[in-house]
Amino acid sequence: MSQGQGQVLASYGRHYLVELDTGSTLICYTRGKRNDVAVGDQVTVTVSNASQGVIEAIQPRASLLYRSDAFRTKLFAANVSQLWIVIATEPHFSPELVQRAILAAQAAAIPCAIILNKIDLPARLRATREQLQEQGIPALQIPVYEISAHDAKATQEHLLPKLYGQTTMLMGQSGMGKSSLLNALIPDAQSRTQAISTALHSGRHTTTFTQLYRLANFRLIDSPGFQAFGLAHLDDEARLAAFSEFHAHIAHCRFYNCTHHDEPGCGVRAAVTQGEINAARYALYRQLTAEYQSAIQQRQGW
Ligand SMILES: Nc1nc2c(ncn2[C@@H]2O[C@H](COP(=O)(O)OP(=O)(O)OP(=O)(O)O)[C@@H](O)[C@H]2O)c(=O)[nH]1
Ligand SMILES: [Zn+2]
Repeated sequence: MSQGQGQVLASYGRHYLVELDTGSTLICYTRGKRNDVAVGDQVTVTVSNASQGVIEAIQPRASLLYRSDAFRTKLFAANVSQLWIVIATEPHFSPELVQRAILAAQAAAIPCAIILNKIDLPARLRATREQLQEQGIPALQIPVYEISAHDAKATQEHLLPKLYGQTTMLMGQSGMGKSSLLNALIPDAQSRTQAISTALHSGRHTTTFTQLYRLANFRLIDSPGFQAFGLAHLDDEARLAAFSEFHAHIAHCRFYNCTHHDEPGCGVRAAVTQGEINAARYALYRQLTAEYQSAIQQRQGW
């Protein structure tokens, strides 16, 4: 048995598909109950035979993107260098899910961008742009790239240069056109997915697992759609750090330990009133504080 280094390309249950630096791929398992391996992880593997191995160690991660509720943490991916959140002119997207994804990225120090798809359907283009404004997203210095994934050539010209040298994670609700975008950027994506699906014995042909595509100039991680995006891991400090637009206003809070909820003389609330901080973002800040406190109580069995 020999050891090798590789990267986790996909996970399904407790099976991991690892591509070794030599180019071969192995189905790997972990020892014991270990389940903290994420797609994108660089790992040390003991090669059991030509097709199987055991993950022995995870190399230090440059970043880790995850969500959590009171009891569970769900790893999205490791070593992501940018997050692309895919939305569309139609159907409607959830602004709250988008905001939560942005916060998860900010908490993990990962830059993000919005991909606004289906601009060939112009009926709702203006309304969608306005919605992003209302959510304060351009003011956060988050770029919005407008595309039509059905126009593969234009999409490639616009987006490929932004992928080079990066490990990009695509996230988006069902129906936004994430699969179409993936196919525009990686023309053989479907056959790659099929191969991985077969290797993992998942028995399914749809994208139900997170998957990393390694290309010559970039890496792309596709994740399944999701309904909920808990951020129970954001404690008071991490939550405040993620709402970076609050920082300049905190100096104006009367109390040094202001939580920016109901204290008098709060600089953050004053900025919300004056329209300098986006009201939707501030409402989410309050909601996440409540969710964090509720998660603590749930864990204590209250
Ligand atoms: N008009 C238009 N339709 C698009 C575009 N991109 C995707 N669609 C359509 O939107 C629908 C959803 O696209 P998918 O690529 O399957 O979207 P998805 O986000 O992967 O959705 P799920 O497969 O449900 O997770 C399909 O009917 C696509 O043909 C686009 O640029 N323009
Ligand atoms: Zn305050």
